[in-house]
Amino acid sequence: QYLELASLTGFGEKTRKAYESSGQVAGEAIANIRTVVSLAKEETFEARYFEVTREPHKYALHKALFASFGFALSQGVAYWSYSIGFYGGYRLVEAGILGWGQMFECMFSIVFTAMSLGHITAELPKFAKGKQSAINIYELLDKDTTIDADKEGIQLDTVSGSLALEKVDFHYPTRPDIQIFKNVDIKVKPSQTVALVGPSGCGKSTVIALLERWYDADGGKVTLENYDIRDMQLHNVRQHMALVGQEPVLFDMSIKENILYGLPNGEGTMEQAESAAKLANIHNFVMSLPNGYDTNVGDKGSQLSGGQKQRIAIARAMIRNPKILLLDEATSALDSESEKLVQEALDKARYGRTTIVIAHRLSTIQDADLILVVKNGQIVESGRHFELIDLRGIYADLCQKQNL
Ligand SMILES: Nc1ncnc2c1ncn2[C@@H]1O[C@H](COP(=O)(O)OP(=O)(O)OP(=O)(O)O)[C@@H](O)[C@H]1O
Repeated sequence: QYLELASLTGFGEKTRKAYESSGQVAGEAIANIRTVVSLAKEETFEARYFEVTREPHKYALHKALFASFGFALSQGVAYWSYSIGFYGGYRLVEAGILGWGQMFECMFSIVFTAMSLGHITAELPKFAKGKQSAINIYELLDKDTTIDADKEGIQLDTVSGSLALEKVDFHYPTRPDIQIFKNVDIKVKPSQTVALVGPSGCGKSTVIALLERWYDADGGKVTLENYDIRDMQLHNVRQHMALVGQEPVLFDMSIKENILYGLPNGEGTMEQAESAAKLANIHNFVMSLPNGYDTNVGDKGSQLSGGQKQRIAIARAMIRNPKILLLDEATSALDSESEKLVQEALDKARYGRTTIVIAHRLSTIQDADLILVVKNGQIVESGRHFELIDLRGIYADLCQKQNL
């Protein structure tokens, strides 16, 4: 049993790691099945899966071999001990030292005690597995994070919507040598619409990640109503913001439930859902469905078009009436017809709110109060559309490329 236990403990960690990578390949292929199929990459993924399962398969074979050897050894030892015991007992009876009754009494006590001990040790491999799992869980629990949702902090019931990045330095924790921002200052006044423009990968979405406090700045600070957001309660910061991204994520439930999900406790009235849907230009479409607001949207909203999903996501974002709206390429995945409907919804939603908008199509941000051009971790141009056109810099160049 000891041999079995020792061999399984080592294998547990190795097999877990190997299964993790094979599970990752399978999960990725299944979650993105349409992309895989449309690229005709089924065989590539199948081959990758076989490649990554080769290791777990090898470990499983070794594990089975060791476990069988351990089992054979323990059983063999047990039966050899019985025969030696019985032989010894028989010799003692023959020599007149013990009676038959005493010999059997003694033998059975030893056999039953050994069997009970065997049962205990049979559970030891499970104990080893449990220990390994507990180590993994505790490693995760012990990971330190400065972004703690349970930490007490300043809570604001209402905000005017003023935001700022003050002398912010930032790099992603997984890429310590790539500096995304160096001493960046961005100031957004209440109800202002600020557009972020710049080449792909310059850090536009990272501004949103810092405002939502998915990451903390390395230097400088991010503020909401002049409070450093690190001193505020995390949920309270996020509660004042609504994010609409490029790929809306809906849940496998009814349209009404999806919209009400935007409220802190997920509960609200039909009227609330309807007025958010009207604001998001989706009410008429929902009413045209046989089951109206009770229509199930399917897994990840698969039964709706991209534009419909996006407008439901906007309704969900708007239902709690946030003061700050973060739009990260919210219309870029849509065709021009859907884009028009979504853009109209966003223009209505922007009214009276501070809005940070990231858009590649510059026609959608021409009327922004402030346009910031981000390049090489810095804000290199800032102003309104016509001011930047007059500057004849990067923004003017980008506009020219888009025939604006
Ligand atoms: N989670 C992450 N971990 C490590 N690096 C990241 C992460 N997210 C983004 N990056 C890197 O940070 C840089 C800025 O990314 P970001 O998404 O902010 O750019 P962007 O300007 O929004 O790009 P795009 O216009 O293509 O969406 C990129 O070089 C990107 O590869």
